[in-house]
Amino acid sequence: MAGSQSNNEELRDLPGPWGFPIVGSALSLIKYKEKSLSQWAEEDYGDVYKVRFGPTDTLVINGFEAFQEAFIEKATAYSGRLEAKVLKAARDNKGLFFKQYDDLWTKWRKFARESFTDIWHTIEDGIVTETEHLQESLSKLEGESDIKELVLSSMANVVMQTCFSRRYEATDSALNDLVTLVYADIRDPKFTVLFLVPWLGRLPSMSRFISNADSNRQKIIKKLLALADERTAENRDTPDFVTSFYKVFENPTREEKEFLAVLMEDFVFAGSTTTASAFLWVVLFMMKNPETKKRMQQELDNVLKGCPSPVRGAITHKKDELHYTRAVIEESFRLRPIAPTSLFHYVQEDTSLMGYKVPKGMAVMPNIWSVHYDKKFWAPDPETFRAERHLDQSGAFKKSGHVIPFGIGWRSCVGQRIAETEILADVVAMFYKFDVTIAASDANVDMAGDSAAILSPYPFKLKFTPRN
Ligand code: HEM
Repeated sequence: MAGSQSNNEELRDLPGPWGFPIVGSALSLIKYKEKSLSQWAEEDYGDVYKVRFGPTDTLVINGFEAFQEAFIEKATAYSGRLEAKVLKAARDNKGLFFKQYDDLWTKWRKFARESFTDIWHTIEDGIVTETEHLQESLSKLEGESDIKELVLSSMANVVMQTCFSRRYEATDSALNDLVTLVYADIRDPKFTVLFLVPWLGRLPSMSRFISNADSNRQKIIKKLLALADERTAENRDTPDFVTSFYKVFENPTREEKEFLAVLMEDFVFAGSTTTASAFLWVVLFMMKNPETKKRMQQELDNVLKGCPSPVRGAITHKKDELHYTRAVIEESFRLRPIAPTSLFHYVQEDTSLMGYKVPKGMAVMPNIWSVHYDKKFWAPDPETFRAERHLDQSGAFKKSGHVIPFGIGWRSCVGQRIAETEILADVVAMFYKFDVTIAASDANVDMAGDSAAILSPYPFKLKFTPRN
């Protein structure tokens, strides 16, 4: 078994850096922590070590082998989520994102996965509609424009289509207000601080922040349940997440309805800024690699020529022919995973990893970045954008299994298929229809990106010229 210790082998204590009292190593990890953590693995401690964030001992997991052992082979031990007062306020242990691992999590995760499969046609139609709206908006732009807000509202509308079969016009601020409210607490640095150093919640300003998170959750639940009620009052037969819910829970309790609302809040949270940033990274890499862009556009022309809807063709029956385009997206996912250290997990029982003792109760930080930049696997040029590394000798797209922006194992992303389909659709909508160029003033935009909760590109402007 890769990386596991034999029964007779003595388990070792975890190595790790010394940390300051109270803050631990948090100060060295404020920006681009994924890079520092990968460097510590490579140069100092090996793939598995512990770091102190505040009073919490966190197990940092680096490299493909350690990921496999923890999240696949020992999934029961490593699939928990942390418990914290601020999380209780923000989610009340409902939804999936921050939900403790228990029977309710299993039940609702199964429901979400099965429902996405059942309503896949609605989701696909929603993606096509939103992508075509985005394309139309791009064609109306004059001069050079930052398209971030347009992309973000397109992605958020896909979530609205998935949940309620409805969309919002760009002029309607309701969608933007909802996304802003959903992100309000988690974007605030106090959220992470309270997550890792819970006793700070006794300070008056922190205690106010927790009460505010609680009242924001209630506001969000109210808004989403009102939308669900509007949806059920309509006499339409498009299946969506709300209709799936009422099929399974015929007479839902108040608690079950709240669970549904928090789950949909998770989808808004996990399915808007994430996909928008991942797509913008693909666009930016194309601006930096004009030869790759040209080759991708040639493939799109060859494969999609004559399709009544190139976007629909690309995400349905033509997808398997778009080898180079998918390799481009895969390479962009590899170089800029938007959640480079994933989400914290939690160790649920005394266990081990790569021969080290791992006690119950540790926080776990899965360092996806370390897998994507592993010098052994991606030699000789892990830092270089090279789509060809995801093609086999015949030029067919091949998955290496070592590009894991959605995580792996039981807690991996439930929206992966939606996200991958949206990004492919948007790449087609943009590069099949337009010649895209970056504003001269942004040609040297810093490719490191903005290292906050989500790794996003710094702002840049584009110019769109219709292709013949
Ligand atoms: C490019 C886009 C996306 C990326 C890179 C991404 C990545 C991730 C990652 C890394 C995790 C945590 C995995 C772990 O804890 O091990 C996650 C969890 C999750 N994602 Fe995504 N995600 C994306 C889009 C979406 C979308 C579109 C949705 C839904 C509409 C979604 C819903 C969720 C949910 C509900 C979870 C929590 C799963 C659980 O804890 O059981 N994500 N995602």
